[in-house]
Amino acid sequence: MTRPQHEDLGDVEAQRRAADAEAAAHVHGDEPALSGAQEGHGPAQEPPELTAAERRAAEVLFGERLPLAERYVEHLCGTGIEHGLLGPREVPRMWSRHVLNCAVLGPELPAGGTVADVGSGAGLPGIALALARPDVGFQLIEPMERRVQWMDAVVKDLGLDNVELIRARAEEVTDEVMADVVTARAVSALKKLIPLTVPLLADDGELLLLKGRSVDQEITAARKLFSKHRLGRPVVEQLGEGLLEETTTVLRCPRR
Ligand SMILES: C[S@@+](CC[C@H](N)C(=O)[O-])C[C@H]1O[C@@H](n2cnc3c(N)ncnc32)[C@H](O)[C@@H]1O
Repeated sequence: MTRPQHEDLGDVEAQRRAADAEAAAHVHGDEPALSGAQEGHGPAQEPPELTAAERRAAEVLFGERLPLAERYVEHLCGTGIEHGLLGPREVPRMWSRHVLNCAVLGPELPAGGTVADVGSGAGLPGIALALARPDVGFQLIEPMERRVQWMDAVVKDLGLDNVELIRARAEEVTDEVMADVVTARAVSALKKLIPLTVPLLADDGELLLLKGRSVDQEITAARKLFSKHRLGRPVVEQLGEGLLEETTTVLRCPRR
């Protein structure tokens, strides 16, 4: 289901470019940016072959839904690149850096719970997690129309009935979204991300934010916001050790 919040998103494109640039730096430090905004559109490409190690991880994380995850990667490398949702340089690392790196959050989600993913972009981590955890309901919140349209087509093609797409900024849906877990990847630094995500969290909910190498500096810069927003002590975890080539840094923070 797609719910348009409004037709005119005004300066969202400019904001997205700024958020993309800032966010990419926060996810992968000084490594290449994630989005098409920095790298440009490119022709559709064939998905990369899974290495043996990636296949083992994908089997653990997606189980019998691995063929659907493979189809998602086809979409990402095909129309995802064509439409500039991710840059062409991401294709060789689509599994390792993007899909597996996000899906590793799957086992952390509460059984039968709800997740709001803020700034899903091309469905990362929202669609990857919805594939890994069919028992969990996902609301993917994304203001950019073309990104929502792309995700809508992909969600329909994959037959994901546990995903609702919401075309809006997170701050516009605080009255209608209340999730057990709020996720976000590459949306902005913690100082801006906390006020965006906490209002979507249930009283006993938890933030699970995918972060990069600068997470400790971000925590320091945002230290006053944890008590202001009734959050507990933030904990930084590395997920996927022994499973993924590159572990995923997650900032976990419960509501108190
Ligand atoms: C760098 S992209 C990251 C996309 C995806 N999460 C990923 O990791 O590939 C940042 C995304 O956040 C979205 N965004 C920016 N501000 C937002 C807000 N206030 N609420 C919801 N989404 C927002 C942008 O439209 C964009 O799709």
